[in-house]
Amino acid sequence: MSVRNPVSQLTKRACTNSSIRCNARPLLSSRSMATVVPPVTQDSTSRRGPTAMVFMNMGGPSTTDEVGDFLSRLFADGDLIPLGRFQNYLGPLISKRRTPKIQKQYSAIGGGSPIRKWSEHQCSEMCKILDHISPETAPHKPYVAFRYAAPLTEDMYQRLFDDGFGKGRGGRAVAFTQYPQYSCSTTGSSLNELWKWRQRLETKRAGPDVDEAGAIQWSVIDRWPTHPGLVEAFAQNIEAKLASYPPERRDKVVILYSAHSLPMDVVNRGDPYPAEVAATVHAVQQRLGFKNPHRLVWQSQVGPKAWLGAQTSDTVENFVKRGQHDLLLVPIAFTSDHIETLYELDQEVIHEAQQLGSNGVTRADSLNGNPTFIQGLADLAKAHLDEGAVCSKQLGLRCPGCTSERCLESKKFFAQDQTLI
Ligand SMILES: C=CC1=C(C)c2cc3[nH]c(cc4nc(cc5[nH]c(cc1n2)c(C)c5CCC(=O)O)C(CCC(=O)O)=C4C)c(C)c3C=C
Ligand code: FES
Ligand SMILES: [Fe+2]
Repeated sequence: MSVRNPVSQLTKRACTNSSIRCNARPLLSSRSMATVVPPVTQDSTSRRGPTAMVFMNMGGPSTTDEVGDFLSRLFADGDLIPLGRFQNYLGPLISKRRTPKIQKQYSAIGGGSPIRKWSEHQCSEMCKILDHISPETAPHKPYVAFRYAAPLTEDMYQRLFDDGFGKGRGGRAVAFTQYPQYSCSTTGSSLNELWKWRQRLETKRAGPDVDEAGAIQWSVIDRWPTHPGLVEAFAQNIEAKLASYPPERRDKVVILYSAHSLPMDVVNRGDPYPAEVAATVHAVQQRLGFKNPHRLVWQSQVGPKAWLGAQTSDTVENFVKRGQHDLLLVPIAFTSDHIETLYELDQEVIHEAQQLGSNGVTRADSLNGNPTFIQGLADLAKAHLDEGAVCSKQLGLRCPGCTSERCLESKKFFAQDQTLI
């Protein structure tokens, strides 16, 4: 279920029953009451395009020299690591102390995170497919907005303006989270950042007299934990890895779905992420016919707080010690490789299992450039564009324990006040 986008609804209605090419434009935005007509160099065959498709994710340092800046942005983020009034003091201190250790990890995986390469590839390939399957919203223009590394949200916004969005009558942009499962510390943080820059840049451009005329019309794909394309892509990668085990051992391999953990205070605040990760795991297991036993385990705890468990590394150690040597690790909460897969799983967890005498611990490939996955992204985006939703129903519901003004204001904007609780 999702919250309808009044803009697309108007467009859709205007276009219904028309055999001639429909140039009808959305009429009114509930947010700005400004006329909303896509601006810029419009392709002659398109009706509602161009459409900006913005992939949001955390990002990672492309080189070891970028690790310091990456960590300092990460520890400055109160939505991810809330340090209250000590944020500006403790954040830089912790990130500086942590930099050499994390630099070594990025060196060990080839000198940087591949997330930018994969995000740009996934987004531009998805846009090419969308141009075919959704000509009425074409051309689809690919953008990436990272939370802690280049290209940052403000860089993406500048590119939008350079490409003509935000001029004339605004244009349409879709903020598409690349975290399949929603957490307030990940997608929530990216949306809060997008809302912040939107306030700063678009309001300033529009000016006090013009109000919000020219504002970009944003809609959000905020979660997709059980999308069939995602589930199918995971299942195919798991089947490919299971095929590497001898047939007599294959069905006894324990599948360990591994997701980045959350601090228990975030879980107890009512964050949706653990339930949504579990939903992905169940859907993938269902697609696989429950042929193998499985568990959902949690990795990458940072700092001294209590985090959601069982921990991936402890689980592997315990199972191997109990004689269960065949374990298939599946990174289930991230769509491309990063230090958690390439370093923590491949170089730490699997190496430790080998030290304990097991050569049966393997890892399923990350989704990266998987064509099934990219087709799934396009199908999901097309459904969103067709449906004319501004976001899912879930986005308007704040965590039961949320006390953040930032969450409230950003959700008011993205959910358009419709179901905000
Ligand atoms: C769905 C994925 C992720 C969730 C949920 C998440 C929550 C979360 N993370 C931290 C702290 C850190 N995360 C760090 C790196 C990192 N985190 C994720 C994903 C999720 N984090 C990824 C993919 C990465 C690596 C990026 C890459 O390699 O490209 C780091 C930095 C590394 C380190 O210092 O260990 C920190 C710190 C918290 C506190 C948190 C939940 C509140
Ligand atoms: S922390 Fe979840 S909505 Fe604010
Ligand atoms: Fe993290």
